[in-house]
Amino acid sequence: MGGGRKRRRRDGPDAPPVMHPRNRYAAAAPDFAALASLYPSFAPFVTVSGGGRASVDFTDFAATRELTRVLLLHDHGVNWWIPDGQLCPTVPNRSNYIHWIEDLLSSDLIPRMSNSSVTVRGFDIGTGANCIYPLLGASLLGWSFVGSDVTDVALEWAKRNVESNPHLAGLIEIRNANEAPCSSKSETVAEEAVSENIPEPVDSVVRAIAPIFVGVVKDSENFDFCMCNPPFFESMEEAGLNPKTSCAGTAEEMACPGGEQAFITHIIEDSVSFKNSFRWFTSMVGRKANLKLLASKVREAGASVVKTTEFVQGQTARWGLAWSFIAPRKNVIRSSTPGKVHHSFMLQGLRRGNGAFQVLKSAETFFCASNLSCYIAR
Ligand SMILES: C[S@@+](CC[C@H](N)C(=O)[O-])C[C@H]1O[C@@H](n2cnc3c(N)ncnc32)[C@H](O)[C@@H]1O
Repeated sequence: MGGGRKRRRRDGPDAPPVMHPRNRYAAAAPDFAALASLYPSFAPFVTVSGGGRASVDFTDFAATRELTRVLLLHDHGVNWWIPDGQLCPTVPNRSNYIHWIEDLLSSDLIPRMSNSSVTVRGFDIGTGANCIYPLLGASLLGWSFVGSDVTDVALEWAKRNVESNPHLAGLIEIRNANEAPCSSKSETVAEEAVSENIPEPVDSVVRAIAPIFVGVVKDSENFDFCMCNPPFFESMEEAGLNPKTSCAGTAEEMACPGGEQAFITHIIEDSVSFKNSFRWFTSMVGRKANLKLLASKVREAGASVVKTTEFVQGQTARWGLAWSFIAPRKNVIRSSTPGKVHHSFMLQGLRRGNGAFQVLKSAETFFCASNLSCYIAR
């Protein structure tokens, strides 16, 4: 993010992936100077260089939190706050995951569930005190959510953030995953973690094996998708708190025994029992090596469709993993004229500033979502 400058085109041969084209910050970064003039509480955190460039110190938690607060308010009409030290989300980054799910839901790859409601229903595993995904999904797209968490502070503040937004409150429910009965499957994972001598850097193994879906998802409940920004690390030392940013985050938010691999494996294992309750299972993944490994686990678990993507997260790469147990549709693109095949598609939501590479990426996303192979060689 950088004070209101147009994002540089990144469509050269070695161009990194770009923000999702529908991300409202894809074409131009937030204008810090304009926001500072509108929101006096944000102004002290903005410095303007001799060249007139406005910037924010991302190593300052208070500055990062205030930026998130004003972006949610100004661009999304959302009232929001978190206590000191809790994980502070960056709005542009979190929006990419929401838009990727939107792509998955709108693709014809797998049919809708017969009993799905008109309003899209999502389940956010570990919604955090910031409750960012339900707030973004509800305000941007009118989706409804169940957000789960296990810590008192996350549950209390997620509820506060929902209640501060009466226009969204009917769409978001917060559930305590710790109140759910522990499944025997969860206990097995715990025992394995102990027997494999996985270090216990935070509280205890018990916290890490709190149920994901068992006892949290109600009988006969259905969701279009689940999403998760898991605790990525095995310890706070490993988290190493990037010195260039200060998104903070407590041990409960950032770490669990076995790290993201153990946490997402838990989701994969639970997804088998809940295969009929979700159209898409998804999770963010912090390490590329884990993405490959987890995608294999998903296939071993019997998923019929597996999708991956890369998210642009400032200087940090993150990946998305999605899977489903619903049988994919055959022949997604059909010809209306016998004997003649039309492969046509329409790209919507492109902005004037989108570069050629972004347009090609959108086409690639379309083809991949339709189970057709497409690869942009770089
Ligand atoms: C990295 S934080 C993500 C917070 C927020 N979703 C975000 O993107 O900023 C992970 C969250 O998962 C929660 N958590 C850990 N185990 C959980 C479980 N079994 N069920 C639900 N939430 C859990 C933690 O308390 C923490 O709030």
